[in-house]
Amino acid sequence: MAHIAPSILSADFTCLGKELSAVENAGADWIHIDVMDGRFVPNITYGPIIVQACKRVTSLPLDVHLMIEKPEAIIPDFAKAGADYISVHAETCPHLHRTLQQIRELGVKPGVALNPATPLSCIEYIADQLDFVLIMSVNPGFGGQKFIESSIEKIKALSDLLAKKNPFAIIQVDGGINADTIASVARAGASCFVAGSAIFNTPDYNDTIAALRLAAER
Ligand SMILES: O=C(CO)[C@@H](O)[C@H](O)COP(=O)(O)O
Ligand SMILES: [Fe+2]
Repeated sequence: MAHIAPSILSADFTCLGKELSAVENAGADWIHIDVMDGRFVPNITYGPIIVQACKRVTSLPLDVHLMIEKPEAIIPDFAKAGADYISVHAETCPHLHRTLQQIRELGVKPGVALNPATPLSCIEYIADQLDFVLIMSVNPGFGGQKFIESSIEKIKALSDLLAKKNPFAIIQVDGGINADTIASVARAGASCFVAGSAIFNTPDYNDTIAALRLAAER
């Protein structure tokens, strides 16, 4: 079953509560929250207080994508704020195994995010520690970028790796997901699809989420 995860990066922040209710009523499965620090990525967004605010208005799982240096220092604050899933970038974690354990011990489901240039080999020996792997199909930092085609090959290779090492882990794909790209991403083995601009920049979230789901599941 496909999981559609609208990324609030493209939502209208003057009415975030309404935007969250709208995507929830339109059939979204998770809410994706992009945390950026202006260091690991060239953009700054929001922190635990926004996660806490989202928790008050939606019952959907909150999926926090940490694009920050030294994530271990602030992971407890995101857990306390109500994160259900937390992904950290392999590129920011010299002690990745320890950071994943930290997330799990806080009662949150851990995931690892990989930039387009980062090889799958960096998760080979920690794959059993993961609830999900986030394949970045754009360079992280901004919404509305074009899908990088080589991600398809990477998702297929990840499917093979997880079939051996952790068949229960979810493959999540983030960046440039829309009605044109989602089908090939699903065929490659992904089941969780993050979409920001493709959802929030359209007039009818019901139609858009239904179309994405149909294309992913067909
Ligand atoms: O993590 C990121 C960007 O770094 C994403 O979650 C974006 O928010 C996706 O935006 P679209 O490509 O779907 O517009
Ligand atoms: Fe993201």
